[in-house]
Amino acid sequence: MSTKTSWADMAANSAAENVTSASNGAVGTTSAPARSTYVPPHLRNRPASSDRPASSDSTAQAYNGPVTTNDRSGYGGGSRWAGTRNDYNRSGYGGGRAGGWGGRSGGWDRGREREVNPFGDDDDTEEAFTEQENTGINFDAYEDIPVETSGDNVPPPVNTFAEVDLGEALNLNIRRCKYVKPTPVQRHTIPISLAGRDLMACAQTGSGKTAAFCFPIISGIMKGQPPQRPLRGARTVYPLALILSPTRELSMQIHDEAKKFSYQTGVKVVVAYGGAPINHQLRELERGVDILVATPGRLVDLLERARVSLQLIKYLALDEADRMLDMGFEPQIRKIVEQMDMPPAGVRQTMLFSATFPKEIQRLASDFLANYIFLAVGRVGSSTDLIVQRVEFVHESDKRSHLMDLLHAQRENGVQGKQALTLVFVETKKGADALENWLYVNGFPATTIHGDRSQQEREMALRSFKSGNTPILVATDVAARGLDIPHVAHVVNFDLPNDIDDYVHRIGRTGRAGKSGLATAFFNENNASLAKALADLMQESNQEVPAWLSRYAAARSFGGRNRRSGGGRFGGRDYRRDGSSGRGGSDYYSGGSGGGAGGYGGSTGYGSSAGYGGGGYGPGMSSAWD
Ligand SMILES: Nc1ncnc2c1ncn2[C@@H]1O[C@H](COP(=O)(O)OP(=O)(O)OP(=O)(O)O)[C@@H](O)[C@H]1O
Repeated sequence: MSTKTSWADMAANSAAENVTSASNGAVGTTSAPARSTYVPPHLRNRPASSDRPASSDSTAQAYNGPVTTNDRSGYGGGSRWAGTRNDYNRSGYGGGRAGGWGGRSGGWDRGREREVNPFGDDDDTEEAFTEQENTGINFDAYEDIPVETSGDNVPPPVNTFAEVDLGEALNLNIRRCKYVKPTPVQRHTIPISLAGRDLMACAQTGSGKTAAFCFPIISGIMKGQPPQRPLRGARTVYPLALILSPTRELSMQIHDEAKKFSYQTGVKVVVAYGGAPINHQLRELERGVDILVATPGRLVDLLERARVSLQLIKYLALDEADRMLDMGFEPQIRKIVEQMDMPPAGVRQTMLFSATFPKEIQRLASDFLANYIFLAVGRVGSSTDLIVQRVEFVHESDKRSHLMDLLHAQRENGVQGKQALTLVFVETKKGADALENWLYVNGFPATTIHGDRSQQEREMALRSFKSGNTPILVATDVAARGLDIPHVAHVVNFDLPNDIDDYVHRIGRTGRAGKSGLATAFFNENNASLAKALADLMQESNQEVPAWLSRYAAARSFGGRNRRSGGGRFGGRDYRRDGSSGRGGSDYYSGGSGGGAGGYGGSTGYGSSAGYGGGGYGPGMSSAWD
């Protein structure tokens, strides 16, 4: 009887339940009931109590010193980042917790059934809000971006969070996050979603899409009636919202963000992803779930075990929606959305978000939507001009030495000898391991993330990179989308991808939230099919296009080409308005240059110092996706 199938379910039960749990009745006897963070539904929109939980939970404390990992890391002391920056403490992946699955508490202190403060203990005073607000965010960078909406009765955008009624507890968390005003995608999408409309939204990398879909979902659940959850098997849980993303790390990140946004709102967020023991996730689910963040494979598993039912889903969000509906994932997504017990389009509310949205995928996606609004902030698939893009012609055999030159120059120009975070994309998993090893041997500690590594290794690698302990991460496309890693100064496309949209997502790991960044690509004849799309993209975002690349582009204009480079990609934004026309209207992406983030010489002039051996990573050897 006292089994909690969801945090929201607790509302239906008596408040007397708030401390005692079936298995641990004695725990919490020192806490007065008034200190419980349980919020009954009728109080959920009221300001959160200042009587916050004690902040001594060690699990809420993130990185406080060098992370110990199995990765080869660090420079033997000299060049490590201090690791005491608040930025690191505030961000995901469990910070300095030792590896292992038990480390992810899901935001709840088990013994006391108390919500862990995801903000730590340093930032919940009014002074902190006002003093630090907006640090480093250059909102002006977004002001000139053209916005296109289409669909019936599009609700007007808002200029401030205060204009929309998100609920006090959520507003407080927005302030804790130091979000002073909404980014353009948030200005437009939040009123649309709050109005209950389906949405296909395209906005540039790093422009705040996560909050754009999380805020309306959390607010909607806070304000909604507590659901009547069926009594179908005690162990089946009934989330009200489902957020799907293509990679485990991205799901973890969305979960961490959503937990911050929903702190003390009474809305419970749980994550489920593959590669980690399912039992821990099952236990978290049993403790209650309102918002389930998941990767498709693990969710299908949970559905087939009848541990999750989608019957009560009111909100469905697909992050990186074009990727989710691409060939690899589409069958699983169809199964989840169309063949299980999820309410149909029109009954549930569906939100699709990405920075890229090819027309063929838009067409597919429309199956999942009802009378939707299409929104494009900036041009579909464009990259932000906060990122300085450089393309250099580098023969396959010179790539390693060229990379070495970049890294040396970067180290010399680093702030106080610290190595800026550099993310190096390669095509294959083998290539990633080989390059990591070679970098290590040559004095540049690096780590890797790719589909052949265990999930634990992947998470450790990401933590080590994020903390600055291992400032070079060699990655396949598994790290291309969505990951929000502060201080990534440089993205190197050691191997260029075959698809321009993958390039857009990869370089989008830098130049986020109004900050500038640098992206360098190594191009050679193997990449000729990308030349036209790359030159167009660079031109569109006010980048200098080398003459040799323009020549490659011209030569390829009429031949075989990147699948989106022949006009489709640059056509109208909403495929419903597009007909068969070529280029769309005149309101293309514009705006000034974002200012260089470089910190090292010009785009050429590294010269290929010989002697590092060849690269040898042919394209397409194996899939980067697992
Ligand atoms: N209103 C805001 N004010 C300040 N910072 C914000 C705001 N909204 C989001 N951010 C910050 O901007 C960064 C990028 O946000 P987010 O990861 O949601 O981008 P995204 O658009 O989903 O990018 P991608 O396309 O790469 O997935 C995050 O660090 C987030 O905390």
